Amino acid sequence: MNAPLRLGTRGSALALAQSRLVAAAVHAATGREVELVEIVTAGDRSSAPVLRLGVGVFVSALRDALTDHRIDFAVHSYKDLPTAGHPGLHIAAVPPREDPRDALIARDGRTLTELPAGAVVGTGALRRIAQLRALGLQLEVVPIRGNVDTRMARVLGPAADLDAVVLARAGLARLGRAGEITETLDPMLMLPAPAQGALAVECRAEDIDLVESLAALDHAPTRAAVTAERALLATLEAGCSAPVAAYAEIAEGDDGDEIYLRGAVISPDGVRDLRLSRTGTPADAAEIGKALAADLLDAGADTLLGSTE
Ligand SMILES: NCc1[nH]cc(CCC(=O)O)c1CC(=O)O
Repeated sequence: MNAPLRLGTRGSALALAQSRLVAAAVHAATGREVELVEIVTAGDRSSAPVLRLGVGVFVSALRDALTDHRIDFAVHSYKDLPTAGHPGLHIAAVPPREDPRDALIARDGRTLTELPAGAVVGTGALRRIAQLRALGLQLEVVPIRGNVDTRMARVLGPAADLDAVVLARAGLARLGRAGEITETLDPMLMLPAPAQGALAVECRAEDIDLVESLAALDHAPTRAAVTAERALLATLEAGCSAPVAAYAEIAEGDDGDEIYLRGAVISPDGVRDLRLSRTGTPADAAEIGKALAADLLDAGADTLLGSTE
C-alpha cells in the first residue's frame, strides 16, 4: 500500500479550493489517496500588504516544503509564479484552464459602461488599473488589496465603499461566486495577466514516478497557451514593473491547431497603450511569445517599460 500523497497548500479559501480540485483529479487519475498539508507562509503571518511582500513569499514557502520533503507536490496559481524556474522542482502538470478573463462586480448589477462618471473602481494589479484608465470612461480607479472575499465586500458588504471591483473570473469561479459577476470583460478591453486562470502542479524533479503520474493531469493546449504568454512576459520583464498583459487562444485551423497570442503594454496612467498579436503553431509557443515581446519592444514598449520604474 502506498502512503497518501501529501499536497501542500496555503490556507486561504482560494488556495484550498484549487488544491481540493487537483487532489480529486490526482485521485481519479492515479487511485492514490491525497492528503492536504497546510503550509503557513510568512505572507499569511504578516499584516503587511501583499503588494509590498510580493506573492513570492507564498510561492517560496510551498517550494521550501517541497525541497525539505515535507510535502510531495503543490498547486500554484500559475500567474503568481516567477518566470524563472526553480532548481530541483518540475511543473509536472498544467490542468485545463479556467476562464482567463477578468470580471467586474458592480453595485446594482451594472456593467462598465453603465457606471456613472466618477464611479470608484477598485483593483489590485497595475495591469488592470492601466487598462481601466485607458478606456477613457472617467472612472476613478483606486488600488485595493486583500483576498477575494475582502475585495468583494468593498462593493457588496455592509460597509461597501466602492462602486465596483475588477477581479479574475477564475478565482471567483473556483470559490463558487461567479454568479455575483456583473460583467465578464472582453479581452479587447481588459487583456488578462499572463497565465491567468491556469494552475501549475509542481513536484520534485527527482520523483520520476510522481512526475509521470501527475502528467495525467496535463492539458496540452493550456500548457502551450501559458508557455507563449509567459515567454512574452519573461522577455519583457528585464528590470521593469510596467503593466504587461498577454492572452493566447488555441483554435483548430485548417492545418491543425493554431495559437493566437495577444500582448499589451500600457502606461500606468492609461495614456500609452500598445497592443499587438502573432499567430503560429502550439509547438512554437515559446518562440511566438518571444517574437511578440520583440515586436512590442520595437513598437516602443522599451521606453514605456523604462518610464515606469
Ligand atoms: N494575484 C492574486 C491572484 N492569483 C490568482 C488569482 C485567481 C485567478 C487565477 O488563478 O489566475 C488571484 C486573484 C485575482 O487576480 O483576482
